[in-house]
Amino acid sequence: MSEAGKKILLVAACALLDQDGRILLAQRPEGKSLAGLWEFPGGKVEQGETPEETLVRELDEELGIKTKIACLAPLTFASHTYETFHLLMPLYVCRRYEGIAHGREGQALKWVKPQALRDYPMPPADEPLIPFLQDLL
Ligand SMILES: Nc1nc2c([nH]c(=O)n2[C@@H]2O[C@H](COP(=O)(O)OP(=O)(O)OP(=O)(O)O)[C@@H](O)[C@H]2O)c(=O)[nH]1
Repeated sequence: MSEAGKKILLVAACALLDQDGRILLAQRPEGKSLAGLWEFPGGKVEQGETPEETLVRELDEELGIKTKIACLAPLTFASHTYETFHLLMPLYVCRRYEGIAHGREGQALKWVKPQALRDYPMPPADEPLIPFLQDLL
């Protein structure tokens, strides 16, 4: 068991990039934990899935974006203790995909320049990821 007996939750997240080097953020809807905060698309890695498979599935379900495992490049990861679990979240970068992102679950979306990421309040786990994206882009 991890710190204070908290379970480790594995979540895969993706920085989807457009041709201008902007990153897609999605706003967590009302009623969910951390509502109103801006996050990277992705979700929990389900039993029997690899993180890459999770992302290919989630990008389609959440955004209507089709991509392939080969188009997901690992960048860094978040490791953060929340009140009820410890989040371990690999962050991938995806530049090659088909389709135009739209919030299929009613969530607001925003394409954001790397230097403007700090203007969008994100979950605490995400804060340390920002410099990696700013350095990359
Ligand atoms: N997709 C995503 N999840 C994140 C990010 N940062 C972060 O702390 N998380 C956390 O990772 C978990 C992702 O769960 P999810 O997206 O599959 O599920 P959910 O919101 O329906 O779950 P929940 O309502 O039970 O929290 C949430 O607890 C969320 O707060 C991020 O940038 N992207």
